[in-house]
Amino acid sequence: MEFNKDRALTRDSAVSTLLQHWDMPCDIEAVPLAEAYGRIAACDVFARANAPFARVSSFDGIAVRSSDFEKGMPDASSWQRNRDFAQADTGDDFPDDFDAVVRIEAVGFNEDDVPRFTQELEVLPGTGVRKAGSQVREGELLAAAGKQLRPEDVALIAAGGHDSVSVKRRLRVAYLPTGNELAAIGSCPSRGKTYQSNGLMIRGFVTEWGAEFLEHDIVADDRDLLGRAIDDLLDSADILLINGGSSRGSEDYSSQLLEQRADYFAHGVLAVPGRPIGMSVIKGKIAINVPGPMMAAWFACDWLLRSLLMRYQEQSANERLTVTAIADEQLKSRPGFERLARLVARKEADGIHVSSLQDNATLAASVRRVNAFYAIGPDETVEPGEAIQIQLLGTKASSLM
Ligand SMILES: Nc1nc2c(c(=O)[nH]1)N[C@H]1C(S)=C(S)[C@@H](COP(=O)(O)OP(=O)(O)OC[C@H]3O[C@@H](n4cnc5c(N)ncnc54)[C@H](O)[C@@H]3O)O[C@H]1N2
Ligand code: MOO
Repeated sequence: MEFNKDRALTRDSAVSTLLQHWDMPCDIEAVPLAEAYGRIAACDVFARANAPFARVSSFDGIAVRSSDFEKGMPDASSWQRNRDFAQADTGDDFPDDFDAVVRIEAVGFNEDDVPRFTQELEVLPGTGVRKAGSQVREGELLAAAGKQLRPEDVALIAAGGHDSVSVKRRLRVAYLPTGNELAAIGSCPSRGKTYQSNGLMIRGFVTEWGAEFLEHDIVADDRDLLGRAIDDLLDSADILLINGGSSRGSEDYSSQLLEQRADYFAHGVLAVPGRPIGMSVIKGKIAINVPGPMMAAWFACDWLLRSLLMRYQEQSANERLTVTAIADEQLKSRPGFERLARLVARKEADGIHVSSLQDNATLAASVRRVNAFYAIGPDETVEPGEAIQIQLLGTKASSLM
């Protein structure tokens, strides 16, 4: 499909327009707690019971009657276990005859199991006792709706008496690779063939961003076959990604096929790489024609798919660390287009410096070395020595600071 700059959208307007037209699913499912990590709580979760259920000992020690200590340390030479005192280790319940706990460090026992206090202690009602509900109170909020559940949230929900939790259903993202030149990964390299490698990258992103990945076999550049695959996948998926065929090649049908079916359709974004992206909403579902070149696909995932999936999960898409860096070379965009720059950042004595890879750098060098991102605004020129705010891509912040 022909790129028409006058009709192309900015990245921000593309995201917001798609969000506006998308009939975002709101299904909920209950999952066992062991499967709840990273899921989004669908409703507020409240504690069903106190934890501890009844008061327990705060220490490893012995449970005693505080009344025996009213006049100072008692003579315990006639005390008997389970009559005058009882074992009460940390977190243990103990008989209701007792109302305080003395740490084991302050007690010695003779060979007849008779205790002797080795320290002066103040023992009042409740000393050494953790109250019922002191960890979790019945009815207390454990996780608010919309929260992405961390391991400690999952444990807390269990401590509050649940064994499952209601979460948002995972979005189903279908992936349809298309192109006569595409070959299955692992097949013999041969002339005219390109491995269908983008699928593995996109599968990784989709699962990392909390959705389910449904991969279709490679579909040849055939209008009917492609149309049928689009219709089938839109029946089962929430979001469809067609990879390839977004531009002007003689067999680039993907965007046309989306446009024919779409209630909303836009082709092209004012950003490179990835400008011939096709974006549509078909019967309330989002279908995106992701451009074929790997880095164009990387960016389409990064600025568009990630924003949609994060919005569904009520999370922010902007969690990357932003740092100030000095540009070592001129960074320029093409008039009217943002240039999405994958950069190499490194720490030097006077701060962090960034540069781009050479024009003839391979894809492999880009994947290996790039660790930062900067969107050079339309018509912006960053001069050598200028400070810019870069985003760090999955870099351990400590390695640059
Ligand atoms: N005459 C013009 N040519 C091109 C234009 C243009 O405006 N006029 N736009 C260029 C731009 S910009 C981009 S971006 C690409 C878009 O390409 P398509 O989306 O049409 O993708 P294909 O042509 O099918 O493939 C391009 C390239 O990517 C490889 N590819 C595709 N899918 C996969 C996959 N799943 N895994 C790995 N690699 C894949 C494919 O083999 C090709 O090498 O168009 C420019 N051309
Ligand atoms: O939009 Mo494309 O610049 O070749 O990736």
